[in-house]
Amino acid sequence: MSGGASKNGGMCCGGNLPANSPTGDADDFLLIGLQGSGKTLLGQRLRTVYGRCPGPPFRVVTTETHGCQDFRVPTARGCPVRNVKIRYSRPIRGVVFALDASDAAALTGAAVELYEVLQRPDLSPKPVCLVLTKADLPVTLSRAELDLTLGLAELERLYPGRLRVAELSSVLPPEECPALGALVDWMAGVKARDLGLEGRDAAGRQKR
Ligand SMILES: Nc1nc2c(ncn2[C@@H]2O[C@H](COP(=O)(O)OP(=O)(O)OP(=O)(O)O)[C@@H](O)[C@H]2O)c(=O)[nH]1
Ligand SMILES: [Mg+2]
Repeated sequence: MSGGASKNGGMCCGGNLPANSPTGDADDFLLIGLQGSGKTLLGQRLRTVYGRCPGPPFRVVTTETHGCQDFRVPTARGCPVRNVKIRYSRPIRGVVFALDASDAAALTGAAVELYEVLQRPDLSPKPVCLVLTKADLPVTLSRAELDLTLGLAELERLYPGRLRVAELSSVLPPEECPALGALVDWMAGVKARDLGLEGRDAAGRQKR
């Protein structure tokens, strides 16, 4: 990865955005995670889910293509782990952090990145959804194992109302993975709150 800037300031994930995507200067969500954690596939799935909604436009941005620097650092096992350092110049409303729950060897590196994201002053107090990806795989760690390894209960206690944890699969169709729709709802809610539109439905109408 070169770390070069893209034409729109850094980190948009591409030109195939649905018609209801925003075109302004602000991105809504930063989609971040270690290499191979499932960012691209999750981004595609999110687009198919929210692209069918009448309402809330938001843009999923991903760090793996433009606008960030990465450093390869050796782990104790000698494997290169991508350590993404965000250089993000556009305002965002929230963060979606993808973590491959089937890759036990990458958990420590992912936890370090997650902790860093939560502690970065420029991302604070942005809401963060930790998405445990690849839930469909038989080798995926159980939630209890992930809780223990990543200290999720402690993190949720440290960041009440800010950190949300979701487990999902991006290879299943949205109908078979309700967590995907729930993530879209969370994103819509984060955006609505950020825009001061709380209490309105996905299309911007006042809820009764
Ligand atoms: N079974 C399964 N495979 C997945 C899932 N999400 C991603 N994958 C697979 O995992 C691999 C990596 O997924 P990507 O979406 O390319 O991951 P990424 O984070 O964008 O990877 P980089 O851009 O290289 O950093 C691909 O082979 C995907 O098909 C999932 O939920 N379930
Ligand atoms: Mg990718």
